[in-house]
Formats: sequence, structure tokens, C-alpha cells
Amino acid sequence: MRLFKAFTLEAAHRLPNVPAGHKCARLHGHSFRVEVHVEGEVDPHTGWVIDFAEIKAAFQPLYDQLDHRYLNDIEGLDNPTSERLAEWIWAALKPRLPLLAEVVVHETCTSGCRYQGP
Ligand SMILES: Nc1nc2c(c(=O)[nH]1)N=C([C@H](O)[C@H](O)COP(=O)(O)OP(=O)(O)OP(=O)(O)O)CN2
Ligand SMILES: [Zn+2]
Repeated sequence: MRLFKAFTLEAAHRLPNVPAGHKCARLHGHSFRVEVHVEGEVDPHTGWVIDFAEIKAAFQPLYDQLDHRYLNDIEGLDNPTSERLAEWIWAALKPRLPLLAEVVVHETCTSGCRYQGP
């Protein structure tokens, strides 16, 4: 079964590799919504795959690194597109959360990406 926990984080970025004149070359910010999905068997005793609190605890160090930050300053996020952010979250989270199945990054209400790992 798959479950998820969602996090909202505020962060600023600019995209350094966009064509000249592109609006995203300018410094701007988003309320990013990140969904962390895990997949596994439901334990017959607890009735859950994993406590949602464990997902939250695994994500907390990443949240602290990302929230209210300028993403371009973070190592590995010099070009912080949604795609790169999803990859970055996956790489940092998978060792802490082996059941990780998907990272979803909503950059705006209408734009985002889903990443299921390399
Ligand atoms: N494939 C990607 N394309 C774009 C990314 C990205 O990360 N991956 N990022 C941006 C910008 O950061 C921008 O802030 C978000 O893009 P966009 O959806 O165009 O934003 P709008 O809110 O202005 O969208 P509208 O629906 O047109 O109002 C750009 N592209
Ligand atoms: Zn943006």
C-alpha cells in the first residue's frame, strides 16, 4: 500500500540556465508543497505501513535545510528546478526512509513533478 505525507516550505530561487529574458531568471519565491510517498505492506498488528510521524521525522532535516532559504545557495541545488529539487530530496531521503517510493514537488498550484528514483 502507498501512503504519503505532505510538507509546505517557503523558499526563494532563480533559474540560472534559462534563456535570456525568461522570468525565472529573476529572484522569486514559492510555497513549495512536497509530498513524500512510501510503499510497503500493512503490518497486521499496527494496521499501518509506517507511522506518519516517522516520515515527518525523516524529512525534518531536509525541511530545515530548505525552508526559508535561497535554494541556489544549497549544495547540489545551484539550478533549483522542480526536477532537480525532487532528485535532491530523493537522494537525501532514501537512505533515511528505505520505503520511499516517490517524491512529488509542487512548485506552484499548477506546476510540479513526480520522481520515483533513478
Ligand atoms: N520544467 C520546468 N519548467 C519550469 C520550472 C521548473 O522547475 N521545471 N520552473 C519555472 C519557474 O521557477 C516558475 O516559477 C514556475 O513556472 P510556471 O508554471 O511557468 O509559473 P506561473 O505561475 O507563472 O505559471 P502560469 O500557470 O503560466 O501562471 C518555470 N518553468
Ligand atoms: Zn520558480
